[in-house]
Amino acid sequence: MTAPFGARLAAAMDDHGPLCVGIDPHAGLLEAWGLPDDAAGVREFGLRVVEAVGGRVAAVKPQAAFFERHGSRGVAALEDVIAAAKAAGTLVVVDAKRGDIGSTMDAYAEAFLRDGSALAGDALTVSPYLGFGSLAPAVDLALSSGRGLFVLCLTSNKEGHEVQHARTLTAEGVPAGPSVAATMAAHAADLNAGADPMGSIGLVVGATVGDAAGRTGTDLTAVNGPLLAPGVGAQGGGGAELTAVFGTARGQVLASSSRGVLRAGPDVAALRRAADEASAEARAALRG
Ligand SMILES: O=c1ccn([C@@H]2O[C@H](COP(=O)(O)O)[C@@H](O)[C@H]2O)c(=O)[nH]1
Repeated sequence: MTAPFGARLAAAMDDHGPLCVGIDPHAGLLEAWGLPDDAAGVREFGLRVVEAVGGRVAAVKPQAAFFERHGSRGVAALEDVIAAAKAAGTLVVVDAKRGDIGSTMDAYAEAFLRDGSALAGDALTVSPYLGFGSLAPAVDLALSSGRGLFVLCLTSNKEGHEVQHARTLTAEGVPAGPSVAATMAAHAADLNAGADPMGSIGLVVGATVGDAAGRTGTDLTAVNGPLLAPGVGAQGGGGAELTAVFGTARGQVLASSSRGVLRAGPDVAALRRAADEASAEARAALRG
């Protein structure tokens, strides 16, 4: 029986530091790395990142979009990258941001969270904007298979506030209830209640969101689950931003950087150095 994702991630962050390296084979990066912009190129790109950081960071996060853009062969390349990261002993967060009505969510869950599926990593990013309850098939399969979810809560992009900061309705139907972000965090907290050291239903909270958690009444510490923080590096997030965004919840944070590390490639040793530097900065900010 696989240990729960939350426990496995907590151990990986203790062992390797709180950094996740994103695997985002942008067309521009493929060109800079001297790789073709096709399925073989994204496969080689992903495998080189795994060679550089596998066993050295807590997790890697392949961004499914950059593989899917090359059709079925790109998806096969994603499967190979997931398998290589697992073989290297590194946790895999598949960043696919799936979300749909429950009956369709069931199929997404089968694809990304079922034992034996080559697309299943250790955790999946999901979008709750069809309602948190629509994610139930993914929650159920994640928890029963020792996997985890990262539910979009306060995303790193500047447009996120128009949905995530919006107020839900009070019992009287007035738009003055908890914010959407706080509601998502409360659902995650319910699912993680009592888990030790932390639960497996995490949130995505960008390193760039400043004081948004406070302004939206989102209690990140109470989530008792992992907080995936993209936006480190290329989007401007660094150690100071991580500390400011997460405050007392910083021990739960898995900081994530893609281009900030990937731009150091294609040389494997240079990638490794960039990841080590990002890891040291995240560790100082979140574990210091
Ligand atoms: O709020 C979010 C959620 C996900 N992402 C993803 O993380 C990486 C960021 O890449 P960088 O190169 O480090 O900017 C990318 O895959 C996004 O889709 C995010 O940025 N913000």
